[in-house]
Amino acid sequence: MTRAIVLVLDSFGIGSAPDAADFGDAGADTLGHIAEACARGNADAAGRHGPLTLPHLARLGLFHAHAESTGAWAAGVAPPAGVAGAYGYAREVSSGKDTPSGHWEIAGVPVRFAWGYFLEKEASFPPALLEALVREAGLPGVLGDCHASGTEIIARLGEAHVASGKPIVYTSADSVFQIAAHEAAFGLERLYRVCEIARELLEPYNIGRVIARPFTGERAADFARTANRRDYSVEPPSPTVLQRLHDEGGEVIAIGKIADIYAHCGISRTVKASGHDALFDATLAALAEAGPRSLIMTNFVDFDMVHGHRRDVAGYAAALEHFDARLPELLGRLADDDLLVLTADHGCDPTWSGTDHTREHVPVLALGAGLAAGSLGGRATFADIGQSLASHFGLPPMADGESFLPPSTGTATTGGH
Ligand SMILES: O=P(O)(O)O[C@H]1O[C@H](CO)[C@@H](O)[C@H]1O
Ligand SMILES: [Mn+2]
Ligand SMILES: [Mn+2]
Repeated sequence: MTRAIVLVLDSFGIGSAPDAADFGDAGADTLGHIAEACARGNADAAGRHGPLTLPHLARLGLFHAHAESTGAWAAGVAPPAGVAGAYGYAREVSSGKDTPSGHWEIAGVPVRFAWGYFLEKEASFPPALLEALVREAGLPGVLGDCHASGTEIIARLGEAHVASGKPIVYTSADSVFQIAAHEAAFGLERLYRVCEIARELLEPYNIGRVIARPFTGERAADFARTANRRDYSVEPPSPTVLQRLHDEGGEVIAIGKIADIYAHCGISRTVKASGHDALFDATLAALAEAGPRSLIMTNFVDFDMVHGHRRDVAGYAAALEHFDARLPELLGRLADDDLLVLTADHGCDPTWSGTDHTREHVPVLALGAGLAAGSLGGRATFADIGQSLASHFGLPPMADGESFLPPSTGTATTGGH
C-alpha cells in the first residue's frame, strides 16, 4: 500500500558518535551500558531482572547494528538465531544533540546552523529577557533561572512557586527555555499563554524550543509532572519529507509529540497519547485506518523523559523489554510493501554523568518495501531515513541523505552535501 511507519525510540542511542568528545560524550552508549548493567544484575527492578532480553528487536538486527557501531557485542545478550530485517547505524550531522535536530534530520533536514544556548549553570537567562517575560505575562517574578533536571527542580522550588505564583524557568544542555508551573495553583491555560509569550520574546536568541512543564500534587514529596506538557518549537529550516508528502496529497499521521516537534508543519492528523502502551495502541489504530501514501510517525518519549534524563537504568531496560514484547502486534499487521523504520533522535545514556542527552549513533532498523535482511552499514546521516521515505513515496529526492531502499522500489538518490 506504500505506507511507512516510523517509530522513534526517543534517546535510544547505540554507541558514541565520532564527534561525541565535542559534547563531552566520548564513550556514551545508551544500549550498551543498559545491557552491561542488566548483565551484572544491576538493573533488577521495575519488574524485570537479569540480562537485557529484546528478542524481536534482536531479530530486526538491533544488536548487530550496535556491534557494528561500537565494535563489541552487547553484554549478556544472546545472539538471535537469524536476522529478518535490514539494520544499520547512523551518525548525526546536525550541530546539536537535541530532539528537534535529530527528528528533522531523520525527516531529511539536518540542522547545520548553531542553535542558541543558555550556557551559564546559574543565572542562566539574560535579565532583560526575564524582565520582559515578567512584564508581558503579568507575573510576580520567576523562580529557577538555572540549569536543572525537571523533576528535581519542581521538588526543590515547587512549594515556593505555589506560594508565590512565580513560575519556575530553567534550561539544560539543549536549546530550550522550560517553564514549570502547577496546573491548579497557576493554571494550565495560563502556563500555555506564558509559554507563547516566551516563544515570541526568544526569537532573537535562536532557541529551539519553549516547553510547558505542568505538574500537580500537594507538596514537594508528591509533585508529579502531567501529560499536558507542550512543546513550542520553531519551524524546520526547510521542508521535511513529512511536509513534502503532505503537500503532494499524502497523509501524515503524527502520534505523540511528533506534531509539536515539527512545529505542526506537514502534519495531516495529530493523535495525542501518553505512555508507551497508549502510543503503541494509537500506532496500531492508525495503521488499521491508513490508506496508500500514508506516513505514520510515533515518538516513544518515555525512554528519554522518564528514564534517560532521570538516569534510571532499570526503568529504561524494562521499558525496552515492554516495547519489544509489543512489537509482534505491529509486525503481524504490516503489508508487504509497507516500510517500517525504527530509529532514535539522539542518545541519553542512563549511566552517564549529568542528566543531558548523549551524542550517539542511532539504530536504523528497516523492514519491508523490498529490503533484504542484512547490514545497511554505517550511515553518514540520519537523513538517509528521510531520503528512503522520499524514495518509498516516489517524491523528488531530498537535498540530503542516501536512500537505503533497493532501487527497484524507488528513484535513485543524490548523495548528502
Ligand atoms: O529534565 P527535563 O525537564 O525532563 O528536561 C529534559 O527535557 C528537555 C527536552 O528534551 C531537555 O531540556 C531535558 O533537559
Ligand atoms: Mn528526543
Ligand atoms: Mn530529552
